[in-house]
Amino acid sequence: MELKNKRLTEAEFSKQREEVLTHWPTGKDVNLQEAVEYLKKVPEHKNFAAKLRKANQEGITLVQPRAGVALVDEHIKLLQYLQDEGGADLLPNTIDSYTRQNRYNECEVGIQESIKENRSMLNGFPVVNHGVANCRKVLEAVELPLQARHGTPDARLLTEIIHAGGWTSNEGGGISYNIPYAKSVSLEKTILDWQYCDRLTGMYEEMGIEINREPFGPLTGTLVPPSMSNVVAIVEGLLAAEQGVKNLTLGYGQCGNLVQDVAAIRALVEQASEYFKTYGYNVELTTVFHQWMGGFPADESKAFGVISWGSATAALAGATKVIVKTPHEAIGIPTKEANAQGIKATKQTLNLLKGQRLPMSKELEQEINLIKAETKCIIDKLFELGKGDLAVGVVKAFETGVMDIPFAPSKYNAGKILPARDNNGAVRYLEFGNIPMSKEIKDFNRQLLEERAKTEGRDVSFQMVVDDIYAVGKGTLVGRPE
Ligand SMILES: CC[C@H]1O[C@@H](n2cnc3c(N)ncnc32)[C@H](O)[C@@H]1O
Repeated sequence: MELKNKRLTEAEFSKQREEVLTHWPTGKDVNLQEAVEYLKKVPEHKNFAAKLRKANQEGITLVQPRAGVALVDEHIKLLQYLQDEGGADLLPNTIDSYTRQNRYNECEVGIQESIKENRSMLNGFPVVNHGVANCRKVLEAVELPLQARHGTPDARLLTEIIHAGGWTSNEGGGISYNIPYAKSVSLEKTILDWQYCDRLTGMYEEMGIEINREPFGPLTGTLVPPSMSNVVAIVEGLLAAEQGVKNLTLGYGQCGNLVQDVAAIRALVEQASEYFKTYGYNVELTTVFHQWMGGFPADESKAFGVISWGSATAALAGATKVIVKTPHEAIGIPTKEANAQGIKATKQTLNLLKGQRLPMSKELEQEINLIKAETKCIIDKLFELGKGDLAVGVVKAFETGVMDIPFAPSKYNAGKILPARDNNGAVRYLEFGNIPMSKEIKDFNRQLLEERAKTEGRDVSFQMVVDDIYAVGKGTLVGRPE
């Protein structure tokens, strides 16, 4: 199918759908009309879009963990624990790595092994293998809205099953679930596949069912400059809106400097709203702030320091939702107790800061304007490369390095960009590669890095990047020379 940023026709969608539903036997249980009838009976307090809307209106920040295990009953117990003991406001279903690669046969093996070993032998919930009825079983066992959180380049069957199963939010996108998650899946393919997922979402909307979509904000979670992250969020939002998505949560991964992180969220909302208005999309916009996605300290008390700082920043930024880390982050998948601890520490901090926002200042305004200007440089180029077509522009932008995500595994990513922190810990561009920024912006980024170099008595160098990558795990924000 030719790549274009155009709403899929019914014929184009149905033709694909016939084949998608055969990718695994559980696809045959998906019946759109029956699913709509089921979804109409899902109470409002379990609809993801409705809960986000209420939080946005009340100006509160909702708390959501990540969580997923192999077997249905164990997964239900886990989610009930995070709901009742942790106090989560929204619940995830973190999907396992095999499902993310459409390797459903290996999921079957993992499910059988988990039964045999009486513990989860998969690193998430194998939703395609479990199918629609089990998704509904999970939804009916909790009192909160459910979302699928994953990293799936081809999420077409997954999306069919989760929504028929009553889950009313789906994370991901054709860029954000490819470049940071896959090595050699073409961007053209994943943008086409996610147009399918977004078209299905749009069809549910047209049948009266609200479904929330959330592009994956943090990307590689490793010193991603806010403007590059905002470009991906805005572009995936625009691509989704073209397919009929009406309820969008755009996201961002904490970098660590308070003014920059608050500015990133403010710039994201303002600039995304401007683009949706310009292109005539009437979408409801909320934001999600991901607590630090980089290396964590192994010491659990120190980990709580990082978690609380992310919570405070989310509150002061006025984010609609915050994604929680746990004191087991440095080790791996958390126990349910550690996961609940992360939620409780987050909620405590949010409650202490309830109603507070970082006030406008010269520094905050300057950072908002800088992020918007950098973002505009890149998006303008996208439309130029695509000769007006955003989808084509994205593919060409990665081919030419106009879009470039630091430390991404994808062979379609140029990898010429290099980020490093300035003297206050804000993430700046050390190397721009082929990213089209104005001379003024390039000079300003360089000047800020030179200020750090002067303070540290060393040259601006790749060593700063390395030091910054290890810094938070070692207890600081800026990787100062030892
Ligand atoms: C995006 C990466 C984040 O997702 C977390 N994660 C991945 N799989 C699971 C899982 N199955 N349960 C809880 N947390 C998980 C991981 O610890 C890391 O914080």
